[in-house]
Amino acid sequence: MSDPFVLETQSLVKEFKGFVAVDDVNLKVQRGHIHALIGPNGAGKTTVFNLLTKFLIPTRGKILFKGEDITSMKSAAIARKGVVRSFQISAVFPHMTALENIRVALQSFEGNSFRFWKSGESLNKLNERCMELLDSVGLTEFANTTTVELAYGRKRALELATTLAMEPELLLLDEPTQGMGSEDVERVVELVRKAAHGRTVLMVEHNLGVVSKLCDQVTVLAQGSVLTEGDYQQVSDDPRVREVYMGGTATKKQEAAE
Ligand SMILES: Nc1ncnc2c1ncn2[C@@H]1O[C@H](COP(=O)(O)OP(=O)(O)OP(=O)(O)O)[C@@H](O)[C@H]1O
Repeated sequence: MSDPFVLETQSLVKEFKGFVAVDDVNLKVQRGHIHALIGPNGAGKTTVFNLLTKFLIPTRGKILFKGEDITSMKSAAIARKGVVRSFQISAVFPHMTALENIRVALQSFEGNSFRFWKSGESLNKLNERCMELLDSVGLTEFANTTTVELAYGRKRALELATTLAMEPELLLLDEPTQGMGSEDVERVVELVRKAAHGRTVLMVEHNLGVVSKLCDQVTVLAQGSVLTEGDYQQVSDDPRVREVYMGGTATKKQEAAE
């Protein structure tokens, strides 16, 4: 039987000039799950994400994807393996249409295959795939709209579609509902649920309502370490989680380091 864990970190540590931002984190993300990484400000969530996508190099520890040690691989290499990050990093070109943005994403994913796409049949296939991706995020009717004219929530949906063009097996979502009103939040919840079909999602999310609706498993980080894990009900019932969310303890370690 294949390993149920798509992603695993082993004793992951990141220090910034002696300050321990990520402290011995052992994360296990199960195949097919939507897994949330939550915690108060400064808990280390973004740093963990940056380690996973190789924007940062770990001080110690290992990152495994489907059992393979990817700790020393570069971002592009792990994206080709199927670990792709979306949101927060704007991946869309504002003066292209939605369709053109998807086409660029597909062509860059296919690598150096511009010539391949030039044959009539391939171009049709490419356009079909673009429309499928736009449809999957509810943007069919905006195919020919310039991206800059799209409302914020729709821009985020387009970003997600450009990410899905890379056929991620593990989709990393960085605060997908950040800066959104409640209507857009509901739309993103549905989008993420749909995008999660047939793949695994790890997301950093501040909106606990979103986490409760979407996520199968929740890891709570505090002061760089895993405080607890479980389903939403389990972690939200944990008095230690309530304590760190109410404040007070999140900055102790940093104060001690200063
Ligand atoms: N490049 C850096 N240099 C020094 N310290 C850093 C750096 N990046 C992050 N930190 C520190 O590491 C800790 C964890 O930060 P991180 O951004 O990962 O937390 P977070 O849980 O994502 O917080 P937030 O919810 O506010 O985004 C913080 O105390 C932060 O100040």
